[in-house]
Amino acid sequence: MDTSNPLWQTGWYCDGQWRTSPDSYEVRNPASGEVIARVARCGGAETDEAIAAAERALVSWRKTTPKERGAVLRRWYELMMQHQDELAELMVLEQGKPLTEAKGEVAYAASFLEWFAEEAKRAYGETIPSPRQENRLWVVKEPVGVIAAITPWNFPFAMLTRKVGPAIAAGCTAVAKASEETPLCANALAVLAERAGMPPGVLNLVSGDAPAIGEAMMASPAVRKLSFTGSTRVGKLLMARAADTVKKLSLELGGNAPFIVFDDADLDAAVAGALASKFRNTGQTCVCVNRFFVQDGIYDAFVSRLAEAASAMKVADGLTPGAQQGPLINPAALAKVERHVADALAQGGQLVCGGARHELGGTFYQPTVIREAHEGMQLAQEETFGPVAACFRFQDEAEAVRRANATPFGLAAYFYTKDLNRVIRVAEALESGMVGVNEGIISNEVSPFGGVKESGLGREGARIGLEEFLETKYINLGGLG
Ligand SMILES: NC(=O)c1ccc[n+]([C@@H]2O[C@H](COP(=O)([O-])OP(=O)(O)OC[C@H]3O[C@@H](n4cnc5c(N)ncnc54)[C@H](O)[C@@H]3O)[C@@H](O)[C@H]2O)c1
Ligand SMILES: O=C[C@H](O)CS(=O)(=O)O
Repeated sequence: MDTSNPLWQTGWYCDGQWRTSPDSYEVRNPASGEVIARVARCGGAETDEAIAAAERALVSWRKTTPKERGAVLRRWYELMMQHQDELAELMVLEQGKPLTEAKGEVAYAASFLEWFAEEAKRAYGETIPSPRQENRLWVVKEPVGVIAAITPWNFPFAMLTRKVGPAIAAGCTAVAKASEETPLCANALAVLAERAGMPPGVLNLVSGDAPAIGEAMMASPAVRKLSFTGSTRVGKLLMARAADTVKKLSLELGGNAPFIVFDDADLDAAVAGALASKFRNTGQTCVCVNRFFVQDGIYDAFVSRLAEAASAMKVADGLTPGAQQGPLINPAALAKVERHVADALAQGGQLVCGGARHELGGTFYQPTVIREAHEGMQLAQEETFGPVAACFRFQDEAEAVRRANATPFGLAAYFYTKDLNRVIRVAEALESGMVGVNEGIISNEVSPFGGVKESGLGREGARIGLEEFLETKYINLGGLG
């Protein structure tokens, strides 16, 4: 690790200062297993300090104008893009994704700052025609206050900017906890935020003892909102704890995306979309396909083409030129993938390609395609979060939609067809917050990202993403002559 680079900070960030801690934890390169840094391990005490700093900063930050806040976010965006290459390299070392994907994520993460630098100016209120002549009624939007943000490891820049961008645009201040797998990426963002003119205390970063940090965030009445991205399991824990102080919630949770291929689909487009959606970040995204439903008439052709494309992908360390699949984040992730594959094959699934650890060793796994999958398999009910494409057969549209909807999740769904009437029918029938039609990559900063059922609450990005950090205040002025 290039410790001379000021972007590489191993402390925790509070009130505009980089702080050390008596305790620290290891951050490892998932491709090699090597320790790349030891990072300050925070707990409840550090979190309470960070919350107090955010409270102090809120007093002045909420009084700034949207234009002033937007200018800081715009500079932060520009600095991210100026440092795109070194931020991407940091991400590859810490999270493992291929360099091309990492560069893409830096731009994607920065786009939320660019977007909310503008949206900051559009927190519009309204006037209401009064039913009484002596009164005037109006509505204003105000910042929620101090917010807590907790983010996962798989998109260490984008999941953070997708939260703190709108929060800071709205006039809130934030205490953010990155995943203990990827704290260095979050710290690098704070370095650039400071250079962009972010005042002390507006953004504070802690990481380390996740349960203790979470408890301090949830217990504090000063924290008026939690924005969490991660597993449904942890999201439910935090949702319950938020009840004590009635915190607002945004929850971006787990998925189990169906990908339906109808007989009339454009096969080339469906295979390309399947590859992009399934194997992005080595299958470690919340919107990755988890279940391929393929109509009988196109099943053999689709499975064969998908396996051919998956087998051809280059598995390598993310810094290797041409790398297309990196390592899984840690040994536990590898174990889950192996468990899902073993269970599927034991229950009648047939291996078409992959199905074993990659010769590179460590947490590298072969891109895998399994045919004749069915709903009795673990990979049908759980999010595999790895490079495994399970292909299920179906006969007709109603069956495909019923089976696609038959999980507790509803984050993303995809389907391929040329039939326009079917596009409307199926898009409206799928229980999902987001639907890709003849498209496998649907995420961007201008569209509302989020799920239904146990995939979450609220939306991120888009116009609506700012609303998540605003309160609505109604004012009634009476006694007018
Ligand atoms: N919907 C989305 O936008 C989205 C995006 C990315 C990932 N995810 C989901 O996240 C999961 C993978 O990420 P992960 O492994 O980091 O998830 P995770 O739930 O294990 O961890 C997410 C975050 O929560 C923290 N955490 C864990 N236990 C905690 C506790 N008791 N109190 C406070 N914080 C706690 C972790 O340290 C991490 O920062 C997958 O299920 C994926 O689908 C969803
Ligand atoms: O994994 C979750 C991310 O939200 C994926 S995306 O890049 O936003 O699609």
